[in-house]
Amino acid sequence: MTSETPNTPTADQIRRAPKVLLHDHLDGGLRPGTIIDLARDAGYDALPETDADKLGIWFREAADSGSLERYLETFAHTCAVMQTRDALFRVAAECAEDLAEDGVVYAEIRYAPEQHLEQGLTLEEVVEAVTDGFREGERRAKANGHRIRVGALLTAMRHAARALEIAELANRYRDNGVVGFDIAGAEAGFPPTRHLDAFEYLKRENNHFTIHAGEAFGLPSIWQALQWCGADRLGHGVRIIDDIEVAADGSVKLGRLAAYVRDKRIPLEMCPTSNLQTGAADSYAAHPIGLLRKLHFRTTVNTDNRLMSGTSMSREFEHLVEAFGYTLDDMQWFTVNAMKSAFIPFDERLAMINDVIKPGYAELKSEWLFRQTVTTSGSSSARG
Ligand SMILES: O=c1[nH]cnc2c1ncn2[C@H]1C[C@H](O)[C@@H](CO)O1
Ligand SMILES: [Zn+2]
Repeated sequence: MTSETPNTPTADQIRRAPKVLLHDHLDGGLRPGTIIDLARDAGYDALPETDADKLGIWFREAADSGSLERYLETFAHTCAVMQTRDALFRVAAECAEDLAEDGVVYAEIRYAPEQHLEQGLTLEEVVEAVTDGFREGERRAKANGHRIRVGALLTAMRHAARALEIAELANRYRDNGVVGFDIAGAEAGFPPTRHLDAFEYLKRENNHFTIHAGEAFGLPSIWQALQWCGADRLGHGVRIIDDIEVAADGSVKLGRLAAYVRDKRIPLEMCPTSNLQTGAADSYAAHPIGLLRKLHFRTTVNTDNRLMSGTSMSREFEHLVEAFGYTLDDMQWFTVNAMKSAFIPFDERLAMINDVIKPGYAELKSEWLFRQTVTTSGSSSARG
């Protein structure tokens, strides 16, 4: 027998495994080389580095400050080079290509249209450029043998006052590439209830939204997002851990809010590396995702900002496999959770689960069984 844990995925299997991404910012996932090209085209001379490798390192280090506010300052550079149709199209196409290359089969990518108006684009032109870019990226991925579907979430910035306008925009483009709405930006001092009109509007329209909550601020933020605003999902939501008590004997007691989140199957869009950088968690092993998965919260794994966190879906899973000993079964569980929580229609989610995710994992698990058989028969013939 080998000492291999059943179904422990190799790095290559993690990459090939079908993955679903619900929380990833378009302006947080650019290729460093693309930022440099776009800055040159735009005459933007404030980049801190002009070499792609060094620029990638700069973003990771600058975002590694332990504070969400400092983390967010780095987006000034990416947004600065995403102000034309061509730039938005290129960034969106490359985003879809990069995710597909990493084994992501379904992604909801968010961005704030209001941050891309500096050179005269209208909100509509921004949305159309990004959507066209996603379609192009899907086509290129297909030509390279990968299958991916990308939907957009339109984000409103919580410190600004355009949430209703952006919610209306999301509703207008709903059958045209946009699958939902979000609010993002600094959390402390900017409660989601500031944007209640936007959420109420979306509810009247039977539309979907997620809210960044419980990242830099605790339970009150999660409670407002759910019980005042009616969020369908929580962006991060890590601080729900503050409402869970684990006694010395290992018994667990959920507070009212944590119980509500679990009972109602509220999806938690967890982003481990991002949380380490902003100080929302101390290490992968200490990240609340371990306990939340054990307690069967509707937990999902996400990247948040691949550039600032130097990460990918595969890397997030590699960290979790190392920290918690997760198997292919755990990966499948997170992936099915994410697909169930997506904002596309139920029948389409089900088709992705049955036709893409389950067969993908079955194939990977059969590789593991095959390895076991070969190893076992090899060792028994040696004995025999
Ligand atoms: O993790 C985050 N929390 C709050 N806001 C965030 C996070 N990551 C990115 N953002 C902000 C900065 C981006 O410019 C904006 C839209 O994608 O969303
Ligand atoms: Zn985020």
